Amino acid sequence: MNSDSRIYVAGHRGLVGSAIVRRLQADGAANLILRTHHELDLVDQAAVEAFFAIEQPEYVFLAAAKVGGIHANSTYPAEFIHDNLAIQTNVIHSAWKHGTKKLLFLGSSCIYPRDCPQPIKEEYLLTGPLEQTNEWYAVAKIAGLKMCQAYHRQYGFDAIVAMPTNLYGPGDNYHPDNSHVVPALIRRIHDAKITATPRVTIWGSGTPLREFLHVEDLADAALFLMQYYNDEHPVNVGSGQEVSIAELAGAIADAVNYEGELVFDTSRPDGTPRKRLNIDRLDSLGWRARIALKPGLEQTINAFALTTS
Ligand SMILES: NC(=O)C1=CN([C@@H]2O[C@H](COP(=O)(O)OP(=O)(O)OC[C@H]3O[C@@H](n4cnc5c(N)ncnc54)[C@H](OP(=O)(O)O)[C@@H]3O)[C@@H](O)[C@H]2O)C=CC1
Ligand SMILES: C[C@H]1O[C@H](OP(=O)(O)OP(=O)(O)OC[C@H]2O[C@@H](n3cnc4c(=O)[nH]c(N)nc43)[C@H](O)[C@@H]2O)[C@@H](O)[C@@H](O)C1=O
Repeated sequence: MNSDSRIYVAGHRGLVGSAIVRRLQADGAANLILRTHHELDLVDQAAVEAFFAIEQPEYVFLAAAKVGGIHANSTYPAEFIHDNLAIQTNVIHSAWKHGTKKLLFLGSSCIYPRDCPQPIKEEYLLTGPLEQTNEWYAVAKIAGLKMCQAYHRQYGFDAIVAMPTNLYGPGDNYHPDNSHVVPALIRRIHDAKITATPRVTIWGSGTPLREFLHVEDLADAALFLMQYYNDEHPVNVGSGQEVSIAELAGAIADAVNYEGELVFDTSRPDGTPRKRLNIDRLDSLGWRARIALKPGLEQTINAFALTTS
């Protein structure tokens, strides 16, 4: 892949897609192919087929998906399974059919079994029951991973799979209910600070552990894998930085200088108790995350504050 390569970033306005575009542009990519959801609905098979027949991208970063946090996943199961199966099936098939050289598919740490040994190795996939709050999304993602492996085996299609841990960073989804925990708490605690609200509610018990990776590290890993990795086995992409939700909430409150009370609403689900990734495979390839959680949160909060000021 070089600066003249025809590179399609599906989902380029999202958290991951926008970070990949920023990184490619910083590296001098001069031939990016981008379409908004409105311009190209990836659920529409005929539209996707026509797009690939005309544009014939050489490289595809598949960062388009129906994505949301624990509440969204358990509230809209039909949309999560339908849209993600359709998007990935359409893009992977048409990319192969129209000669794409390489495609990167994004799985997720949340598709591993709920209670597998920690840290989670790639080979633990499909060895146990899924976390119920996002099983529909997980089944769709597992199907996408298997489709990449099948096209690799039968057609020799260079489709690779990255398995990111929980991501955060600029350009995230800050919807009050459907977002992930980091943007949700940044927005809620930031707003509480501005309105001098005395307490902020955190969903669940605060005890679950989560590993967080800054999205610019993920973008770096995505380009690294696109350049150097072409095996059918998925590759975990993590930071090794694990905190409890209570510690995360405290870190965001400190960064925002919020001095009110953090209260835990145990009527809300905790989800998976823990899901830290084993990153030996990626480490052995020579890649490591660089952005530590504290400065990463501060950078993300500053970017959020700028967009709301
Ligand atoms: N965020 C995280 O913590 C993690 C994310 N991932 C994976 O990374 C990938 C990207 O996630 P993330 O960036 O967080 O998600 P976002 O929701 O931020 O971005 C998803 C993008 O896909 C687009 N999109 C959704 N549906 C369609 C459609 N039918 N047609 C065209 N475009 C569509 C959205 O456009 P629009 O908003 O306009 O609908 C949006 O730009 C996903 O595959 C996700 O599973 C993996 C692990 C963790
Ligand atoms: C990223 C990956 O993993 C996702 O699963 P998840 O990690 O459980 O997602 P989450 O970020 O929404 O929650 C993390 C924890 O945080 C707690 N929590 C507290 N307060 C809020 C809060 O206000 N919002 C949210 N969303 N969670 C909160 C929440 O109760 C839970 O214990 C999948 O949905 C799927 O999207 C996927 O790919």
